[in-house]
Amino acid sequence: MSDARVAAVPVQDCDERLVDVRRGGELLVDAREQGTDAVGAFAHLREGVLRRLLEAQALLPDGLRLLFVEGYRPPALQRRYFEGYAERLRSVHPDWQDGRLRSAASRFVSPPEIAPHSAGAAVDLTLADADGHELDLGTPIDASPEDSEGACYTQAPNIGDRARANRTTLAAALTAAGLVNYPTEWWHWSYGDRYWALLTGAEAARYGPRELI
Ligand SMILES: C[C@@H](N)C(=O)N[C@H](C)C(=O)O
Ligand SMILES: [Zn+2]
Repeated sequence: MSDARVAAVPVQDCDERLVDVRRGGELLVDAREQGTDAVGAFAHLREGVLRRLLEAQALLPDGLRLLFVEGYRPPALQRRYFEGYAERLRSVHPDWQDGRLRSAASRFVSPPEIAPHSAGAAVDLTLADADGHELDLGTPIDASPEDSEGACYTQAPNIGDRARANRTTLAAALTAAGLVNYPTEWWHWSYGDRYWALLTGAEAARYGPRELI
């Protein structure tokens, strides 16, 4: 997300609604974000993104399901995450100037003005078995590059064979349904945002950041 080409992608917002993914009951929704989110913002996605997630789920091998963890993120929360991570980097690298800090922080957390989660276009998710138990994908969701020694990178070599196979299974289904992965984070997938447009060659993003209501 630190690449200037992402911010340069224009947005032609198609104004699709943000919908609550819990409503249809087809997706398994993890409760870890719920505690801090009274209105359930985290469980929202643009309609077209949810439709593609359900397509992806149908493509998984028998007995596997998607486990949805976080979708929409209000711009103010995105800003808190971004500034918090930049501060963490500043404490480790007190010699870095603001521009370098911003660029380094943007690799793991999007700047609010281009954030795909704040557009309802990105989802953090993993795989679960038929009983709803989370599978091993090599790191916890949201493990930073510093905390995981880089194992959060989708193609990281320092994970086990089972985790690698699970990442491949997840990627095959989501890619076939039209989503793209942010390679710094194996769990982060999106459709219709600026990053998606850059990767797919679309002329514009379909979804830009907005408030929930
Ligand atoms: C904070 C991290 N889980 C995340 O969501 N990163 C992506 C790149 C984002 O902020 O859009
Ligand atoms: Zn994400």
